[in-house]
Order: sequence, then C-alpha cells, then structure tokens
Amino acid sequence: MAEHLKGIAASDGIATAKAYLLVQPDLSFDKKTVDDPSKEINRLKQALDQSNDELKVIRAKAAESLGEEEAQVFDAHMMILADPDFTGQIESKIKDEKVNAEQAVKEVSEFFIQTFEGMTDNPYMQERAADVRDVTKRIMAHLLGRTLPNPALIDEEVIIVAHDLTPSDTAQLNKKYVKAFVTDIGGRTAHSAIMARSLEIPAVVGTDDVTKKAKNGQLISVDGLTGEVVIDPSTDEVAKFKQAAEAFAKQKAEWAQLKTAKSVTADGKHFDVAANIGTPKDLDGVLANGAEGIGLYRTEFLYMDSSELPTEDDQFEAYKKVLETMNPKPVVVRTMDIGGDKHLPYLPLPQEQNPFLGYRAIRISLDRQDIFRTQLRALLRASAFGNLRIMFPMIATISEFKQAKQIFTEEKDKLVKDGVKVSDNIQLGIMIEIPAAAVLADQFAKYVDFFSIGTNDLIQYSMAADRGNEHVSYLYQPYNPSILRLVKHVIDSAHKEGKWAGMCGEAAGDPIMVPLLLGMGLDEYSMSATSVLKVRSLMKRLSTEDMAKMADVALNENISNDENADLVKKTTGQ
Ligand SMILES: C=C(OP(=O)(O)O)C(=O)O
Ligand SMILES: [Mg+2]
Repeated sequence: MAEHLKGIAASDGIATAKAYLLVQPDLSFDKKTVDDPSKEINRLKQALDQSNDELKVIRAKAAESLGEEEAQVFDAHMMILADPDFTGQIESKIKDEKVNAEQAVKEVSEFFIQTFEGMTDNPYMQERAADVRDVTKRIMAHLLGRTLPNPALIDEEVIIVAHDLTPSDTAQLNKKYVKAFVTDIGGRTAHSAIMARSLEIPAVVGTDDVTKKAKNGQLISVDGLTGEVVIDPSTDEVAKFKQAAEAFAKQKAEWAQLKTAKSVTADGKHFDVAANIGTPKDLDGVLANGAEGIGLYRTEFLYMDSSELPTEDDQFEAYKKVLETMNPKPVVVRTMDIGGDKHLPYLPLPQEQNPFLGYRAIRISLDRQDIFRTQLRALLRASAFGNLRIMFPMIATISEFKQAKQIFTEEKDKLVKDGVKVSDNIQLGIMIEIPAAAVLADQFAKYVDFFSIGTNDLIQYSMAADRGNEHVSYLYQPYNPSILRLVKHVIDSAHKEGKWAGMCGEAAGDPIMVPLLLGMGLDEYSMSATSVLKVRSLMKRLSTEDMAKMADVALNENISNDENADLVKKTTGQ
C-alpha cells in the first residue's frame, strides 16, 4: 500500500526511482570474555580482509564516478587496515585480556582517535582521527554481520533516503544516479538543500520519518516543488508524477528562452539577477542559466573540499577561474564562513552549546589572521582577472568591518609593493545577516561599498528559529512584516549613501518574495542558478510601481507572513 508523506520542498524537480537508504546500522554489542582467543583473532582477520576487499571496490568506483582526489580518502582507510601497529594492538588485546574482537577493536581505535585528536599542533594527524573512526565502523559492521551504506557504489538510478545529509555527504552524490533525495530532518535553507539546488537534484527535507517508512529498493516518488513523497506508489500515481515532471520540463524549456535576455520589469527597469555558487564546478549551471553575475561565492566549500588548509596558490587558481569565466560580469566572493553547520576536519572548533551563535565566519577570520590574510592575498592576486567584489560574512559591528578592511588594505599594499598586479577598484561589502547590522544599516552604509542581505541567517536570528529545524519551520517567515521592515531599512540606508543593496539568501529567488523586493527597490538578486530564469520570467510580468504599492501594504498594514503571501499571490496572479 502506498504511503504518503509531506515534507518541505527543498529543490525543484520530480523523480521516481528505487529508494537507497543512507542510514547507519546499529553497531552496538556487548563486551564478552572469550575462552578461545585464537577463534576471535580469526574473526578479526576475516573482518579486516572483508573490509579491505570492500574498500578496494569502493575506491575504484569512487575514482571513476567522483574523481581521483575524492577517492584518495579510501587509500588512507586501507593504510590503517594494513598498519601492523593498529591491528597488532587489537590482536594483543584479544590474547592478553581474553575479550571479544568487537571490544578489542573499540578500545584500540578509541586510543588511536584520542591520540590523533590530541595532536593540536598537527592538523594533518588530527584529521587521521576521522579516518580511524570510519575504518573502525567498517570493521565493526563486518564483525557484527551488518551492512554499511556505500553511496560511492551506487550504479543505478536511486532516490537517497536519509535522516539528514551533511554538506559533504551531498557533495558526494553522483547526479548521474541520484535522482532525488528525501530526509527526516532539515529545512529549505540548510546547506545540503542549497547544494541540492545547485546540483539540480530534486529534494524534499523534513518529512520526520521517511527513514522509518521506506525500505531499501522500494519504489518512491518525490516532488521537490510541492514537498510530496509517495512510498510504493500505485501505477496511477507513478503516471501522475511523470506527468508533473513533463509539465515542469516544459516550463523549464520556456524559461530557457530568456537565457540571454536582461532581467527587466514590465515598466522597463533593469535589475541584476545573479547566481550563488559553492565551487568553480558550479559555473556550468551559472552559464547555462544566463546569470548576470555571481552574487555569492561561498568560499568555505574550497576549504571543506580539501584535507588541509588550501594554499594561497590553490585558492588563487579557483578564484581566477571564476573571475575569468564571468568577466566582465561582477563576482562577489565571500570570505570563509566556517562554523555553524560547516566544519573543517583539520580546523577543530571548540565544542559549543550554540555553534550558530558561536565562533564562526568573520570571528574566526579576525582571530586566525594567518588564514584570513592568505585568503585575501589569493583574492587580491586574482582580482587582476575579472570584476571582483569581496564581502565579509556575519558582520555584527562596524569595528569588525573596519578591522577586516584594514587587514585587506595591508595585504593589498604589500602586494603592490612587491610589484604584483591587483585591481584598483575592488568593492568591499558585508553580508547583512545579523539583526544588529540590519538595524544599524544607516551607519554601516557610510563605510561599506554594498550590502548583501543573507536572509537565511537573518530570518533565523530575527525570529529565533533555527533554519534547519523542521519543528520551528513555521516560524521561519520571510514575509513577516518584521523581516520586510529590516530589509527595507537596509535597502533605503544603502541608497541614501549612494550604495547598492543585494540579497543572496534563498529568499532572493523566492517567487513570493521577489515582487516585494522589487517594490522595496532591491538592486541585486542572487540565488541558486536554477532559479535565475524563473525569476527573470516573473520580473517581466511585474511593474515596479504596482509592486511598491503592494510592498507598502505588506510593510505597514498587514500583520503576518501568511497575509503577505496571500497579498502577493493575489496581486501577481501566482
Ligand atoms: C546567504 C547566506 O549565507 P549562508 O546560507 O551561507 O549562511 C545567508 O545567511 O542568507
Ligand atoms: Mg549566512
């Protein structure tokens, strides 16, 4: 019998395929005393061999589908399996303490993990702790006769079903086979959802319990436009999803005709519709969708994709590629925004009660100036190859901006003195994603060249509602008059000082928000590349004068998010 679930529509597109459960098996066991240690040692050897055989296959597949670099992590895993120090200590423990193999593996791996994690002056060795943890899980699964999910081995069309996906899980999804994903938890602006949109993989998040309801191999239909999920759909339902997929493809073909057009409203006003990217790989999507620039390059993915801090040259190459490809269109590069839900294995952050309110983004950059200066130098060198703008994330105070600008100027002066060519008109701006900065935008506008409003965070901090928590997603209200007033104040403050204001949070590509933003005079709209043509087509139908009247009601008369959503729908016929 078909089972219907409703989640949060997180990435456009519709698909039906077999479910692939990316769920960690239960690897719990009891400690036991054994009479015959040699029998346990044989079990251990068998599990080590099985793990090694499995890793060889996974490595080969990963190299084929994801590339040599991504595959190398599995070499590190095989090296641990072959390390006589590691396996020898496990054998000795079984022999000397007469414990079962599971217990010996657990104790020895914990010892190695702790030792590596303690090497705080050696980030390379610290990262080995994660490898030991991964390998231990594999050995344990073989000892216990359980199966670990191996997404790198997927070689047929599937829909991934998971409790949650981390940004790095999402980065490993192979678009050729992964037709969609569905998760128990998460919100539309969680980074895995944002990445799904840039990969053009349909996604529904926050279904609550899809992992409990779907079984491996079962057929499953997913509608990333409505949030509908059907497990084991009937033939009629499969046909209905197919029809919806065809209608969506037709709609996309219509939008595609606007690829080389400018984004102009019905009354002839031009606005910049730009794209957000995470890596230079996303440029294909940007070009395919005819974006008028990059409004947000999230550089932290460069750091997350690497096993150590990327060098100045590595960064320079990535930034140069993006700037050259887009030239003369503007590229807004955001400096590293690590922390919150984005982690670096080689840069351990303190354990915090509230990581989203903690040590992150510009706070880390101003503290770890070695990292920040390297990034700024790479950016400055790349600035000679295109139209670079730099922005700083999570700015709360004017003093933070001044410090960041000072460091930027120092690095620029050093490069110029060394005869390195750098651009002389790099705009420096800030993300407006902390309410304090939004409220003080009139003051900030005197110092910065531009604002880019990060609604993903601005909404969560204003409403005190975690952007990734489906239990409070009802409070995540982009059209709430309180949010609209903050946005309006930011736009007006920028204009008063002759500066421009953009938006790079997901709201900038939201068809309900765009008419309100046009009415408030926002200059630049930056979104997932896949939303660019949809927004351009919407703008064509709207007049800024009508939208300004509507925005006035939304800001000053209406009192709720839903009232404003209804107002926009009615006024714009959506
Ligand atoms: C664009 C934003 O940044 P991120 O989603 O990377 O936090 C935002 O907060 O709106
Ligand atoms: Mg943010």
